[in-house]
Amino acid sequence: MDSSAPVRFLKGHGTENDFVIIPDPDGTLDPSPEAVARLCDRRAGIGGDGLLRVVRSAVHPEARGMADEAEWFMDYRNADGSVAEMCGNGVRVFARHLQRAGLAGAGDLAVATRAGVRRVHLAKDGDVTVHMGAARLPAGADPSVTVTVGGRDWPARNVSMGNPHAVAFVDDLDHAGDLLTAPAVTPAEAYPEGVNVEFVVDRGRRHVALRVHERGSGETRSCGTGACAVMVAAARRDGVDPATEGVPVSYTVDVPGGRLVITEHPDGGVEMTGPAVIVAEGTIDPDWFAAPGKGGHSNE
Ligand SMILES: N[C@@H](CCC[C@H](N)C(=O)O)C(=O)O
Repeated sequence: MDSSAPVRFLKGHGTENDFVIIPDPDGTLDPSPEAVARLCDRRAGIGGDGLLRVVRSAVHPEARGMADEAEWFMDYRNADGSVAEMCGNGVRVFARHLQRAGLAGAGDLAVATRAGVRRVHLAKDGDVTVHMGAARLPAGADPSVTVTVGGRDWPARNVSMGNPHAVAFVDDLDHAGDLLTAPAVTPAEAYPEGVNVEFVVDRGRRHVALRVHERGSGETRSCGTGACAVMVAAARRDGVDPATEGVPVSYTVDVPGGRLVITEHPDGGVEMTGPAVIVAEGTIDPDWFAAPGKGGHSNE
């Protein structure tokens, strides 16, 4: 990479889960965890809940094996610079960027992620649907972990959507407090890699609302994988399993930043539909990108 060249970025969001997008087709940038945290800083950087690096699968060691199926790899990082397996809102925004940049047409697209290839359907100006794979409930359907926040405990379900979630049904979303600090989840051994925590209330038949504290990002306005985990946990709590009923089941999941519709199919596949928006693009000062404490970023 020419280290004096400005670094291109875009900013986008899906139900207000917001991301810095760095197009890096040849995989030459690979920002350090510290650089990711600076980019995602809302005061000293561009600001975002996470970073989506857009890399050709063929040049990324974690994605090479998926290159025949999916040309592009979503290298997702949390706002603190940590790596995560999957980001549901992120993959919709990633697909919207590819479409907008002329790198993918309207219709169907495959995206490589650390959780495997995800199939995406995007309409030119409409919502984006992602096939998120099957949920895994490692400890079965019953609540198996405990979430503690603000001195209160709630039983929670352990659900994996490629990344780890603890889903707690509560009486009132305000009971979760300010969520500035991460809720404690026990037993800690259930989540050796950390956990995203969702607090959920009912809004009606097959309609719930959530707040989320994300591993590596804090409280966010939405979490796509979290909404999928919540849908499956809510369905099991309600005694609903598409695998036994033989028909797909959909739940509406309200998040602080909007609304997602989640459908679980009889084969276990979970599908998420929601918006994806690109709001800005510009360039980053190459000195600032390369080293802390220098320069600033300038929009084109
Ligand atoms: N906001 C994302 C999830 C991002 C990753 C998560 N913080 C983790 O560490 O697992 C989503 O929309 O799914």
